Amino acid sequence: MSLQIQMLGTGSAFAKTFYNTSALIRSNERNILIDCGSTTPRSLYDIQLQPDQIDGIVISHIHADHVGGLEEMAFRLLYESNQKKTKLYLTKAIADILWENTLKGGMYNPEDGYHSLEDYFDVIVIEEQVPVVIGPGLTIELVPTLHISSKPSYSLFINDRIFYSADVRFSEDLLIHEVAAKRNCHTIFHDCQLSGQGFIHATLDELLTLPEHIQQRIYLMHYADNMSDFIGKTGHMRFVAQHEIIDLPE
Ligand SMILES: O=c1ccn([C@@H]2O[C@@H]3COP(=O)(O)O[C@H]3[C@H]2O)c(=O)[nH]1
Ligand SMILES: [Zn+2]
Ligand SMILES: [Zn+2]
Repeated sequence: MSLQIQMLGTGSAFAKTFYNTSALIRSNERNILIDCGSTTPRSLYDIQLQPDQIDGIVISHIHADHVGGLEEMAFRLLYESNQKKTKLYLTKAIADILWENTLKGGMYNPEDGYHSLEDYFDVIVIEEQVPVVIGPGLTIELVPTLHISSKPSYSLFINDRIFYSADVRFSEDLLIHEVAAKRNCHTIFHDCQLSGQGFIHATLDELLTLPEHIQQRIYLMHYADNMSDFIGKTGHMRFVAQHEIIDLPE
């Protein structure tokens, strides 16, 4: 049994030298994506993975840097891969808005029978805060976290011991009490706004207030193009690199 996470992109929404933050979980021959932003299909192309080699996509929230590549993935599966559908794992709150507010504009095609998310994806609605088995040795749990106050947004626990923040405001309570103390996560992937005030993302300055034993578990992602200016200034945390593969215990 094996578990690897490869970052398909590590950039912030507006980064131009890094792809949108997205992760590929490789677990026992399965390829699961966490988010699929506008630049994710290009990143998959770089590592020679085709859409029909992706077994499922988990969605954290509906900003374009997290879902903007779904239309391309679905159309390529439909028109280049013999109508294969990939699994789409999301909560009801996300399913309700992903089609109506984001995908419908480009994908609604009633003449050919395409009316809904289910016409393009094998939609698997999962409950918040309930771990779901999505492959041998792989469970995902979506927990609601605060990003934009009016929009549903989720962080993930992978096999209970790996935390993937997606986009989230800094929360000492979440990181110290839930992620570190209660779940004892050995690995944390956290978004990181390098400068300015963190209205909707965790800032580097906020993350630097965490105790050393938590910082040591943190890989920083979702960073801006000037990331290299901050190398050596991240305390006990480190930047995860684009396309870097991290081997993890299950
Ligand atoms: O209330 C808002 C909404 C959006 N934004 C910007 O748009 C980006 C959308 O993707 P993101 O969530 O990775 O990052 C966001 C920010 O850069 C913002 O600063 N404040
Ligand atoms: Zn984002
Ligand atoms: Zn966002």
